[in-house]
Amino acid sequence: MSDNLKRAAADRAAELVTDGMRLGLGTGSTAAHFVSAIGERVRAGLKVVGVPTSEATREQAQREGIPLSTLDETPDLDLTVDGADEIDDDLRLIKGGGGALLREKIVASASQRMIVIADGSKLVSKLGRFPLPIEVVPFGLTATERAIVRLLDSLGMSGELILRHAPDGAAYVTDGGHFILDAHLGRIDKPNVLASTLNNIPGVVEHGLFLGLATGAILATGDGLVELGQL
Ligand SMILES: O=C[C@H](O)[C@H](O)[C@H](O)COP(=O)(O)O
Repeated sequence: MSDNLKRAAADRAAELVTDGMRLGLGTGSTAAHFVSAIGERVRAGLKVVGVPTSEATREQAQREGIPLSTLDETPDLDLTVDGADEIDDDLRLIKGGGGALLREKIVASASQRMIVIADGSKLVSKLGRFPLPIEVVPFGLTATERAIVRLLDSLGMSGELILRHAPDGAAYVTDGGHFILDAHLGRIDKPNVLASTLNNIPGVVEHGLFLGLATGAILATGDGLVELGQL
């Protein structure tokens, strides 16, 4: 059921794509449906170029035959379509459950429009039940972790910080060679304050709060598609 919903949202997003577009290709199980829908259209003659947000998406897009570029060759993108772990009514997001937050944020920031595709269960009234991924440099991990805890304390927030692990038990390493600390916060009352102050901590590379980046969303529910913002 959930997979059908993801596909429905992805198919609607694929309808927004026209010839000549420079596309940011998101990461995750929902974005994979979009990449597959674009692959079908490319094989039918659509002319686009894609910038993938992860090595996994690059490999999928290559298999699909989608012409690829980089942000160095193509620094301005027309549209990025990506999934999310949480989205609120103001199109604020938590992303990074799949570890791709850093490239996803860079690509979304280089795009005129970012459309989120998700099943309706991702819509929340308040962000934070999904653990916030914080990407950190391996050097100085414990010191960085302590600085994050001090920051959370100063903001009146608490919650466990858990180093993400890969299935083989080793620390999970992102495409950029960093670690991820998942912050189990429960609720985030002031996402803007948390986002900007986290970015001030040396050792923090990026975090999964995407604020002011998504311009629209397509949420697939059992009762049909719900569209937020501008498509
Ligand atoms: O790092 C991963 C990305 O932010 C994903 O877009 C996000 O985790 C949602 O993934 P999914 O569509 O698999 O729920």
